[in-house]
Amino acid sequence: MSTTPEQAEQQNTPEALWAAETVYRPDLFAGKVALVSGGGSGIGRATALLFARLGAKVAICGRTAEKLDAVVEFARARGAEMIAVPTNVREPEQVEALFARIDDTWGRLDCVVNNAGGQYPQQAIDYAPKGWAAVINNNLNGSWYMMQRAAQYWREHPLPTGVSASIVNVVVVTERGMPGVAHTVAARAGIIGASRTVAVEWAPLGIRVNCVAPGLTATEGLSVYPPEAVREFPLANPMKRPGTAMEIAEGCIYLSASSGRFITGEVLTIDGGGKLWGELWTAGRPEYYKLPG
Ligand SMILES: CCCCC/C=C/C(=O)SCCNC(=O)CCNC(=O)[C@H](O)C(C)(C)COP(=O)(O)OP(=O)(O)OC[C@H]1O[C@@H](n2cnc3c(N)ncnc32)[C@H](O)[C@@H]1OP(=O)(O)O
Ligand SMILES: NC(=O)C1=CN([C@@H]2O[C@H](COP(=O)(O)OP(=O)(O)OC[C@H]3O[C@@H](n4cnc5c(N)ncnc54)[C@H](OP(=O)(O)O)[C@@H]3O)[C@@H](O)[C@H]2O)C=CC1
Repeated sequence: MSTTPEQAEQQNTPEALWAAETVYRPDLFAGKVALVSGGGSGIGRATALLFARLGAKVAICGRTAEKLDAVVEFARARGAEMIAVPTNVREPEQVEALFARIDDTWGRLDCVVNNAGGQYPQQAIDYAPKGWAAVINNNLNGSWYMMQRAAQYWREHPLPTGVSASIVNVVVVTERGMPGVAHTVAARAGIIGASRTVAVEWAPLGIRVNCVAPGLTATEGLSVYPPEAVREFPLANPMKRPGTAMEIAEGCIYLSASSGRFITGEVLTIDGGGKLWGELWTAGRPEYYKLPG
């Protein structure tokens, strides 16, 4: 199936996401509770809405209450049970309050998708210490606080025997590096390493820990990239198209649901083959790498 960048963008509205075809059955998460960070937009919103369509009760968090409220209003109008909890994942005490709110509301948690994150494009040689720290704080520390608090929650509130808890961390493809966003690649490589390690440490608690690494995906998050980079983005993989938020969401669901019950410590790359072929110049293509003609 081919998808133009314009089509991919059109598929990133709540209405399109709610109507989108999915391979999953509607009651897959009946009785279960999911938490999705960064659920007010893009991949997080697509994942939260898919969890809701599949019967889960869903908590979404992010820093901007208005974005979260719009998603909750949309989902509730379609019969879903969803709450918004404005949270900056970089602040451990706000993460603590988020988990307390979920426990007060539903007294249960099954799945966490740690999707909140972001960075800015710049040549690494010019990063200011404050910028490096902001991106590490957002993507390494923030995801870590969420993972650790979730594990503590499940240690205090074990799920029934035979039911595993799931953490999915949305990262970036780290195998080839990614010019212009070395800070985020460093942070996400840290999360992948931590995930592989705690997948072993937390297996006795019945917790599975995996990562999803999207390739270039058409979401509102792309607005921070320079136009010359955005022009080349759709050509960055052998399929020569961007991914859609729904395609990444379905990967998150695969790992979160019983389909993932024997999978832990893994990275699921959803990038149209981009880690094998394609160039992703997030801060624009430097002169040295310009192609002749
Ligand atoms: C992985 C790449 C694949 C290509 C496609 C990927 C797409 C996506 O991942 S889209 C998804 C996500 N959305 C975003 O990335 C947008 C969100 N980004 C951000 O919010 C910022 O980048 C942030 C993480 C740095 C925000 O943190 P915050 O603490 O709010 O940061 P400040 O704005 O206060 O800035 C702190 C510091 O950072 C440096 N800095 C920030 N922006 C830039 C910039 N555009 N260019 C250069 N430096 C920047 C700077 O040092 C800032 O300090 P001050 O100069 O004192 O403001
Ligand atoms: N789109 C792409 O091509 C790719 C995306 N990714 C990753 O996928 C994830 C989702 O990105 P995408 O949907 O594309 O872009 P968005 O910018 O739409 O999503 C990022 C979400 O994270 C939230 N967020 C950011 N920082 C924080 C924070 N400190 N605390 C709580 N919430 C936060 C934002 O909300 P708010 O600002 O209101 O807090 C926003 O809703 C990100 O981690 C991104 O880096 C990875 C590879 C490629």
